[in-house]
Amino acid sequence: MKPKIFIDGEHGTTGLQIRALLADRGDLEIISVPAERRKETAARAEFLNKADVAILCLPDDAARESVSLIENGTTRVIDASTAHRVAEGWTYGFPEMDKAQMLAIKTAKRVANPGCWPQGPIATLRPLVAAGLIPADFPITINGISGYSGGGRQMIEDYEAQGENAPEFLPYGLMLRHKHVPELRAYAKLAHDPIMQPAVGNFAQGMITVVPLQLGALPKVPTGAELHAAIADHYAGLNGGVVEVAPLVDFERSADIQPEIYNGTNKMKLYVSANDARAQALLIAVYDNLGKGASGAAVQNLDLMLGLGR
Ligand SMILES: NC(=O)C1=CN([C@@H]2O[C@H](COP(=O)(O)OP(=O)(O)OC[C@H]3O[C@@H](n4cnc5c(N)ncnc54)[C@H](OP(=O)(O)O)[C@@H]3O)[C@@H](O)[C@H]2O)C=CC1
Ligand SMILES: CC(=O)N[C@@H](CCC(=O)OP(=O)(O)O)C(=O)O
Repeated sequence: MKPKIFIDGEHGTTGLQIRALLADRGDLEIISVPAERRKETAARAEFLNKADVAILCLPDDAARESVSLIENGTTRVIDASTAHRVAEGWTYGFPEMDKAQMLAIKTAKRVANPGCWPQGPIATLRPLVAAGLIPADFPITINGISGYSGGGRQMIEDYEAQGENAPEFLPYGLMLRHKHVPELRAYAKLAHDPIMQPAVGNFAQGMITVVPLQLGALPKVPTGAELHAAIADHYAGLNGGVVEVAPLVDFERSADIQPEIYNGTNKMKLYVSANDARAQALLIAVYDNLGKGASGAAVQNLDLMLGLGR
């Protein structure tokens, strides 16, 4: 029998993309609540309990409600919202974090899909902390830019209504309470909250994260080559090519380091650039906020949970 997959919130930005990614999957049975009943609790409860895997593409409160509606002890869940990313009993759905994480996702009943912003910084920082090149208590700042689809349907409508008048570059998170800080701290293995300083641009999709490092503050200053080697070693043979590590940067700029380059894919590319004489480095990640950042990651986790991915 084909596994039954229910996407709760299938008409939203992430839900629609997951539907599209699963459209040709003859190995799965997609079950859907009739559109006019999609917000009825009873209808959602029925489908949540009928599913082998429920993928929640909902605001946080609705995602919590969906989980509470599952009574059968068998439905497995992938939650795309922020509700459960550092919650007990949930497995963080970033398979490339380490080998153990990939195995944990395969058998997990509850998987919390990562936020789009945390994935890039975790991908670069975690191997450096694990290798002891960056101490856990090192002060970390995360900069970056995301397409406006990161803000879901409301932000998409706002940007598209403004057209050319929409801001090209809009820094946000200015009150320093971005919702991704807890998962960033937990899974990058940091002792303190990083500063999260995002921006949104006047393009639909795609993102870049940048972590600048003032290495001169460290008692033992790692070189750019050492940082690069630790990150490259971590991903070598780990992930079937989802995360790629570029050679140590030797250019001022590149047309490859722009946010939209991996749109429509589940790929993430990591770059390390450094000036050893100045003891400074940048850790850069380029990916699609709706791909590896949301729907691509959800489908990758679904495949792992169903034993269809490596
Ligand atoms: N966009 C992105 O880049 C990313 C988003 N996420 C997360 O994924 C989740 C979904 O986000 P996104 O797709 O962007 O959001 P959207 O606003 O585009 O979609 C949310 C969907 O949920 C539906 N919905 C809202 N409340 C309920 C309810 N009580 N019962 C049933 N359906 C409901 C909405 O229906 P209606 O429109 O009819 O109100 C809509 O279809 C969020 O938690 C978000 O944080 C995660 C990573 C990246
Ligand atoms: C551009 C934009 O607004 N992006 C969203 C994050 C998108 C994302 O990762 O979603 P989650 O809500 O699932 O964490 C933000 O920064 O809040």
